[in-house]
Amino acid sequence: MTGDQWGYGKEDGPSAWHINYPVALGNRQSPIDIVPDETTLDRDLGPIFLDYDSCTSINISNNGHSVVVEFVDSDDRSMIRGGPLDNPYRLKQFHFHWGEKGHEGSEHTVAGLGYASELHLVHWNAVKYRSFTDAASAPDGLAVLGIFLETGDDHRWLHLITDVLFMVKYKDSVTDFKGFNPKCLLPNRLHYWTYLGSLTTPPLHESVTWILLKEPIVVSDKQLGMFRMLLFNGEEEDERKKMENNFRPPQPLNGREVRSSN
Ligand SMILES: COc1ccc(N[C@H](NS(N)(=O)=O)Oc2ccccc2)cc1OC
Ligand SMILES: [Zn+2]
Repeated sequence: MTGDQWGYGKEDGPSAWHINYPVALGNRQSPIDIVPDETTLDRDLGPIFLDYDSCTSINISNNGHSVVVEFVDSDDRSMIRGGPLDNPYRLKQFHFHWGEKGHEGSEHTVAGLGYASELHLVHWNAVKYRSFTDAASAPDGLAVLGIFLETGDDHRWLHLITDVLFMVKYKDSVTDFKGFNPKCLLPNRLHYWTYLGSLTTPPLHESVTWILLKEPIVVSDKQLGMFRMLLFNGEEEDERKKMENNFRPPQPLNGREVRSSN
């Protein structure tokens, strides 16, 4: 299995990733189940600040694993700082994980319960590292902001993304996506849990400071259903595989502390 030959199916899914990525069996893997009563309230944990400048989004693409919005990361216009972070981190991309109709689809769970979907905003430490690639394999290289999605009313801004999903139906399709400010996808309150973990997809690098917002955002079943029109496969492939259930199940906590902001 060279390169990107992992997936979420029976043969190439999370239970097989350790064959090509032995770190899958490491001691700081993600996602995890968050048990709120077992987290540590840390009064020294300050608020997080999200300074997202809308003119840094570039494109939206289907990478065969999820739908990804990429950002300019050659300057400090779109940053996350504060909270558990010692440096400001640059926004690189965001993507989603989701389930199949009416079932769970988030990666992290809370007291054993999953949400319908989970949004990940991936940032890297450009103060200490020269590139995303260098940062991605450093223990303090990445910061991923996780936001849970639950179903209910339409989300007033998510249509900006779902309206263009038809353009990136197939793996390796990409289209321009400029002027999008991910601030419109944040919930009202930024209270969070934080712990040290990993990327939840290969290469599964143990380089992520996870910051998970406690308050989910609300999207409609209809909007979430639009994500399921995406396909895992490329246009040239015969087999049509609906993109859904692209989430890794919770991994062993291995004694890690999960801290809670107030
Ligand atoms: C910019 O380069 C990368 C960025 C991110 C990740 N992995 C990321 N891990 S996660 N779920 O912990 O954020 O997962 C996906 C899942 C679907 C789409 C894109 C990312 C991997 C990257 O290069 C290998
Ligand atoms: Zn992710």
